[in-house]
Amino acid sequence: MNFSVSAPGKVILHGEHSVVFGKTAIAVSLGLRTTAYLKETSNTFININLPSVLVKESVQLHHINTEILSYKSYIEHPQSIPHEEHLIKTEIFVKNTFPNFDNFSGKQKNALIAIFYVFFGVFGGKEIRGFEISFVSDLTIGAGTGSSASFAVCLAAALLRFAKGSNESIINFEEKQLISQWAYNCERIMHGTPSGIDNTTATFGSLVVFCRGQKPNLLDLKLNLRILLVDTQVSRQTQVLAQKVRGLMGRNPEAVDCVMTAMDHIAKSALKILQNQSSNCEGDVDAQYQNLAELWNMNHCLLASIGVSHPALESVRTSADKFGLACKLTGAGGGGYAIVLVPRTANQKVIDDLTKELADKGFKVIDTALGGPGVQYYV
Ligand SMILES: Nc1ncnc2c1ncn2[C@@H]1O[C@H](COP(=O)(O)OP(=O)(O)O)[C@@H](O)[C@H]1O
Ligand SMILES: C[C@@](O)(CCOP(=O)(O)O)CC(=O)O
Repeated sequence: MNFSVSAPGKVILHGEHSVVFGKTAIAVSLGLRTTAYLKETSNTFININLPSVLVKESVQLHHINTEILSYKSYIEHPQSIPHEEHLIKTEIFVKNTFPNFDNFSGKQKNALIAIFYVFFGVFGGKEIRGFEISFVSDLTIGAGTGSSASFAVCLAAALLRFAKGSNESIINFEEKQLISQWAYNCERIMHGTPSGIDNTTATFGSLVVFCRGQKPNLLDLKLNLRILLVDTQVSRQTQVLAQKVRGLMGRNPEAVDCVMTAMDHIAKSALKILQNQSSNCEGDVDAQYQNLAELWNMNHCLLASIGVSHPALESVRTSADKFGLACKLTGAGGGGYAIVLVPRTANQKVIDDLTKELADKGFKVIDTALGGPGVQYYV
């Protein structure tokens, strides 16, 4: 077998943090993707190549095949896997396999543990053949554009296809659900208690309306949304920011709940506008953009009120505001990315000037469209 599989990153338009507390979130797939390349070999080892986190490792096949027999396969039932037990067992294997494991960075450790977690969960009890797997990504890692979910979706999709020996290029809904569930388990390794919005968007693409504990609503909208994706280059950890908000909620439940409820209203109002724009563009398009812009600005300020902005994000907002454009942080905040809404009628000179100002401040700017396909195989 020799194939590749890719999955998009995402931006959260509305609902970051509030989604953890049961409120509505809207996420949209990005044009930036991760691609996994898997090639079966006749070698007596497996090769893992992760250039984004500077990992290139080989593991002897007989070492893996000895271990794999002590696992049970959960290939079709990732939700039934005894997560903690399976994770601890995988961690012990990974530590014993890579002698320099303790010197690896957190990103390297997480990536390797996730790979073997899915690997043993899918192939458990069955000897495997030699293969090479590499992951290449357009996404910045740890910046809030869902690199971990797009990595996890590619990982799950690649190993499931390898295990089943399938060569279908179309992935049906049930297969996507299975991929998304495996990816969710990986997200638990990376994030602790993820809401599930990232793996759902990376799997299904387009626009996902998400509310914890409910089936995600997958909307195949014809989005015509252009944004500037601004990388502040300030690294942050989702888990740390999520814990910070949890602490604030614990100390001030009534106040923080009101903020979360306001975020919920914003997400629902924005969704109505996007649905209307996608279906028939009824009404005044400029007024709709103005309304979306207000919602973006309000959402950002609410996020700042719960302590997840950053001076770099505020600096992006100051520039966007100077050029009359709305801007919000996306994802966990504390650095990472901001998104600037570009109205359909925007003057290109304004966009160019803003892009230059942001670049002069040391930020990286990508002018991109939102929407686009979820996980896809290529043969
Ligand atoms: N291309 C990749 N190669 C290897 N590991 C990756 C890749 N992309 C993401 N990861 C893993 O995902 C983790 C990033 O998760 P996270 O901090 O949530 O960032 P993001 O917000 O971009 O998803 C990294 O620590 C790393 O283990
Ligand atoms: C803060 C949170 O709502 C979004 C995290 O987004 P990101 O992984 O930083 O893009 C956490 C979550 O939904 O699991």
